Amino acid sequence: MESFGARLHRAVAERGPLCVGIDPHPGLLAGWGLSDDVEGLERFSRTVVEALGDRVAVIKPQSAFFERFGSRGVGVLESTIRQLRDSGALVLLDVKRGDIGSTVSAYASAYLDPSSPLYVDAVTASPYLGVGSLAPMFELAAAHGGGVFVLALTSNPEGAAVQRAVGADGRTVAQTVIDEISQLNRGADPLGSFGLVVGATIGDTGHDLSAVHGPLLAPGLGAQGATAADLRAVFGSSLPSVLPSYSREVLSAGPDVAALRAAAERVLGDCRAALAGS
Ligand SMILES: O=c1ccn([C@@H]2O[C@H](COP(=O)(O)O)[C@@H](O)[C@H]2O)c(=O)[nH]1
Repeated sequence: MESFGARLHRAVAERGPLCVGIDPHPGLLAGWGLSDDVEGLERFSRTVVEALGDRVAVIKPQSAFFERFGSRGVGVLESTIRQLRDSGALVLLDVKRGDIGSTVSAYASAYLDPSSPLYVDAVTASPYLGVGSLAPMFELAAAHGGGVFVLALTSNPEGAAVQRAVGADGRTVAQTVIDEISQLNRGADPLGSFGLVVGATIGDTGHDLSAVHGPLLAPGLGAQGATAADLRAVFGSSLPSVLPSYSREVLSAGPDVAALRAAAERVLGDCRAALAGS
């Protein structure tokens, strides 16, 4: 079976280094002339699939915006995931799950078991119960060609107090996460299936990403203030592994399908230029 890392490597080669999020904020629904209900959510998601599913490498639905409508919202998430997969995009579900290992097994079944209605190519995960507690996710992902992106240095300003705290061995919490994920990717070719989330907003923090050998998801671009030009300072020599991620910056161009495509093309151009010198 082809690994997630290999599938991602090919998708980026074919479609370009870009992840676009589906984040149906109430303000975006209103801006698109849609109602803030399940019908609006469904129309919004279908439009993003139609506009971008056949051309963007990775699409990242943000689970929270579907969950807020309860079971019917989760139903829309399920159908959106199916439509995205049919359109050829890799689906990264942003759910940031984490718990004790026995519960992580259930999360792994929910998202990374091909028989699940919420089965996706990859998920985001939180390491704050210990990276080792995520092992059931790593194992199921590896068994079925899936991926896991673990939070390391998030794009929000509040993250630094926890993530940059220094432990007894002199490493920051984030560096410990980075090093543990690097171990999981050892020997993978062409790219490991275990990624990290590193915000584009954080500047040069001095963390060593050189051994990760897996994808580096970079949210924080656009609406949170970072630009593609900021990626170099954050990632340095690891730029080739960066998967830039935009949500509101692209989504605010909707609901016109051509305008959404043009916005995605524009940010992809910015990212290609920023990553080109690497
Ligand atoms: O560090 C992180 C981790 C995840 N996110 C998520 O990415 C998108 C960003 O949306 P924008 O509209 O591009 O700001 C959103 O779903 C976040 O939950 C993040 O921003 N930072």
